[in-house]
Order: sequence, then structure tokens, then C-alpha cells
Amino acid sequence: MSNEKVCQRLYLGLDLSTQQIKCIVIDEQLQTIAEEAVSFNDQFSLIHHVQPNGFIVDKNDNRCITTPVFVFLEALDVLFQKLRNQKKFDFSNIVGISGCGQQHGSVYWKTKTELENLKNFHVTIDNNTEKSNEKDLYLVNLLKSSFSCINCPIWMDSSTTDECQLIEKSIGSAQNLFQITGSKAYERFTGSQIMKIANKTSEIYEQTERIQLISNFLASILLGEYAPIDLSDGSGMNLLDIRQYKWSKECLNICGKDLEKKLSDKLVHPRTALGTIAKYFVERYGFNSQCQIVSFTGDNPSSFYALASDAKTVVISLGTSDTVMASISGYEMPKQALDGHLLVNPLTDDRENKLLMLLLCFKNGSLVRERVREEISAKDWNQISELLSKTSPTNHGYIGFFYDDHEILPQNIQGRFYFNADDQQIDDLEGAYKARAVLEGQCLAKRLYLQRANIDLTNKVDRIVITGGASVNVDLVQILADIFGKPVYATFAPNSGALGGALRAIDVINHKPNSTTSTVECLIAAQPRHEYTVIYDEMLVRYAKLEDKIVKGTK
Ligand SMILES: Nc1ncnc2c1ncn2[C@@H]1O[C@H](COP(=O)(O)OP(=O)(O)O)[C@@H](O)[C@H]1O
Ligand SMILES: O=C(CO)[C@@H](O)[C@H](O)COP(=O)(O)O
Repeated sequence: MSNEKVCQRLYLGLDLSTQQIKCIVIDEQLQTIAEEAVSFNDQFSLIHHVQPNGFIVDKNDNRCITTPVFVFLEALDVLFQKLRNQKKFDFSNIVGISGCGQQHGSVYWKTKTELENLKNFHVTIDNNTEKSNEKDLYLVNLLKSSFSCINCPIWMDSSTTDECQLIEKSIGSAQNLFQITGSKAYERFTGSQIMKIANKTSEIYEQTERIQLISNFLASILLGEYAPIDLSDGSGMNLLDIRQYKWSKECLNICGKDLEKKLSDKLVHPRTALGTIAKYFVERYGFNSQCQIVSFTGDNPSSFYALASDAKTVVISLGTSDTVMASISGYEMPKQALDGHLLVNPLTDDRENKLLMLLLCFKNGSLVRERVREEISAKDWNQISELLSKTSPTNHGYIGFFYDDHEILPQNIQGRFYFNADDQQIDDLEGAYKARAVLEGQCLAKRLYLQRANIDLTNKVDRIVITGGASVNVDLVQILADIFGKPVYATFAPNSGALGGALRAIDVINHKPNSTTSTVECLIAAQPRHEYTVIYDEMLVRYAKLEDKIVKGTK
């Protein structure tokens, strides 16, 4: 190893999201040294019986959506193997690791015995039978008896409407719950998911020693001990008092017996050093034994950390879900409960500062875009581009609502709804119109809900920064710019959740107060075209009215 390499101080960011695990390795100058990803498809669907996207939709109730905990473990193993095979850097030069996970999903530990074995692990490889020994070292095998529930409910689950109603009723009203936790009760939020397990499968709940979010679960594996939940991801549970920075005892008591013990009373800021990496990773992959693990958080707060360089930036993630994020002052909680969520802002650890993060999440994001692409027989995104060139902005008046899965905004609506220029409902749209309708409809929804959350787009927003897999789609980005009437910027790393992890690791280890957030380079991706923004303004009014009609009609 050259001297130069030895001195290199590297930071690893991880993102355990819905369809894959991704990572980025950067140096202190924020240069990308390596990137890697492992999709939960092919090999995972065979071994763990998950569907091609990596999750399981229950055959008897399509609202129940889970991912086996072993998919997460195997994905981490495969990721590190692939990263090592790249031979781009020495793992011993990584001085800090942080990252994030898809939000709201929950993992149920029966015991930490096997987990703590990772802390003091010693690898003995018998050269003669190296192959079988290598298998014994897989995390799925080392942790095979650790969990009380194998299939973890994930954010796509919408099966807990009854539990949500019960939570709101017990706390007085949706408004009361919003005032405490920053959100009305949402099906995917961890509180109602835990309540469902506690009430419907009490034997699992009783066997459970620790309940974690996917983010602190991943941190725990790297530490070899239980890692605490962080405040930003913890805000997505309907259990945390977002202004007091502690659990709401009232909410805990409603959702499960002895729940505080199962979650742990310790909560940390997303920028907290947790300890050094477990010996297992040192022995197996050559990590440095002094490598620090910094608290993990939700994928959206982590992206926000990486990209929201000032209060006038709105961040939009176009991943499996589409999300919209903005900073919001917490001095005055909105009088009306929002359709959306307020989270502890990862950019400040100063409670007095009272800065919150607004999060809007749309469940029907990339998977719907992909499905529409297939339906209209476009073989790739370039063909979609060709089709889009046959229509023009505002789509000759055609509007589509694509709620293939039970939507979050508006809550729990399912189905497809198409309208012509006279606002009459029609059965279907012809290919080219459908291609534009899905992209325009999704972008109009983002603007509508941002407005409903009282974000003053004209005076308080300068620019939009985009991230996520679909952020490379130039057509989608242009439509976004035209509909919002704001310039859209893209970062060099569409995988900003992982980047946010690496940046937090740098900040914590070098004792910097999120100084790195403003240094991530963003390039202009699309300028708004005024003539189209004007006609989209009119279309937004129609969109809002039609959405209202759909919501009323389906209730
Ligand atoms: N050029 C493109 N246009 C539109 N969507 C794309 C494009 N490239 C990738 N995607 C979408 O990106 C999605 C994955 O995004 P990503 O942010 O990695 O998801 P997640 O983090 O939720 O696993 C895929 O479902 C895919 O459809
Ligand atoms: O439910 C939410 C946010 O509230 C989702 O945004 C999840 O956090 C999943 O993220 P992706 O895998 O789509 O990035």
C-alpha cells in the first residue's frame, strides 16, 4: 500500500432503501472514490421468495407489504463483497460510516446474543473447506435466530387503517396527534404497525426484546449492539413528541405494552457518534477497528441533510416513492393538521432553534412510471421521450391520477382516474397522452400539496434540488421546473441518502456543524419556461378540483 493511500481518510455512506442497498465512499474533499448498489431482485427473489422489486405483497390482503429481514442482511453482505471486488480503495482507510434506511419500516429482535457476537467476532477460515466456512460467515447465518418476526412491515404497507383510527380516537383527535407527533395517523407509520403486531400476533410482540427502524437496525449490525433510534427518523412513527425530542408516553401506551422498553428510551440526533465498528467487519472485510459508526437516519432526512443548503431550497426525491422536503419554522405549529409530516430537522440539533422538516410522500412514484411505460409498450425511457414530443405541456387538457397502490396523499385512495379537457371522466388514455399524464399528474400533486402545507412558493422558494433514480429523466425534470416555475438542480450523486450519511460521518468525526451541506455541487438541470408555468397554473386549479371529486367519490 502506498503512503498516499494510508493517509487517505475515507467515509462510507449507506442507504438501505425499498428496492436496493446503495453506498458511496467519499474523501474529505467530497470526491467520490467508489459507488456500489445491490438490487433485491433475481437472486433475492429466488432465495427469499420476494417479488422482483424486493418486497412481498400478501396474497390475501394487498395492503400488507413486508420485506424479510434476511433480505436486508444478505444485501449488506453482497454489497461489501462487491465493493471489495472493485479494489478502488483499502477498507482500512474508512474512518467513519453513517447512512440511512427507508423510513417507517420496523424490525423485531428476539435477542441480541448473536448480534453481540459480531462485536467480538473471530474468523477462523479453514483453507481446506474455505467455501463452506465462507457461508457460515454470512450475516443471514450468523443472525438466523435473532428475530421474532421475519417479515418486516415496510413503508408501503397500508393495512393499519383501524389502528390509525384507534390512535387518533385515544389521543382525542387527528389534530391532537399532529400537534404532538407532527403527523396525523398514517398507516405506514411505525406506531400503528406495532399496535397491529401487539394486538393481532401478541405472541410475536411478547417475544420481541427490541423494535427498531430500518435505519438504526443497519447501524446496529455495523456496531454489533443495539443502536438507538434517531430523532428525525423517529418522527415517522406517530410516537415521538417532535418538539420535546422525547417519546410521547401517551402515544406509546396506546400502541403497545412496555413499548418504551422495547424501543429504548435513548434517542439521538442524526449526528451522533455511536462507537466503533464490530470486529466481525474488521476480520471479514478489513475495516479499521477504529472506524466510527455515526447514527443512521431515514432516507429522506438523510437526503435533505445532503442537499438542503439553505432555507429556500426544496428537495424532491424521485425514487420508489416520490417525496418533497422543505425546512419549516417550528415556532408556530399549523393550526390545521397538515396532509404531510413534520419531522425533527436533521440540519439542526438545537431544540431552541425549532426548525422542522416538512415531508410529503407520494407512494405511487417510480413503480407507476415503470408500469405506464410497459403498458404503452415503450421499451425504455428514450421511447417515452419520443412519445412526449408528440404532445405538448398541459396535454391537450387530459389529466390522469395514477393511484395503483393505496396512495398516501390523498390518504388511502386507490385506482386510476382519467379526465378529458371538459373534466369528464374517461376510461383510458391513448399511449402518448398517458405518458405525459402520469408525469404531469405526479408533478402537479407535488405542487398542490406543497401549497396546501402553506409553503410560499413565490417568495420562500428559490430552487428545487432533485435526487433519486428518476432524477436523471430530463423530461420529468423539465415538467417539474415548468410546473413549479423554479429552476431545478441536480447533484452529482442521485443517491443522496447515502451521500448524506457520508457527510454526517465527516461532520461528526471532524466536529463540524453540518458545514458540508452547502458544499455539495449542484448543476442546473432545467430552467422553468414562463409560458408553460402560466398554463400549468390553470391546470393546477382543475387538478385540485378533480382530485377533490375523486376523494369524495371514493369515500
Ligand atoms: N431514466 C429514468 N427515468 C425514469 N425513472 C428512472 C430512470 N432511471 C431509473 N429510474 C427509476 O428509479 C427507480 C429507483 O430509484 P431509487 O431512488 O434508486 O429507488 P429506491 O431508493 O427507492 O430503491 C426505479 O424504480 C426506476 O424506475
Ligand atoms: O414512506 C416514505 C417517507 O415517508 C418513503 O419515502 C420511504 O422512506 C421509502 O423511500 P424510497 O425507498 O422510496 O426512497
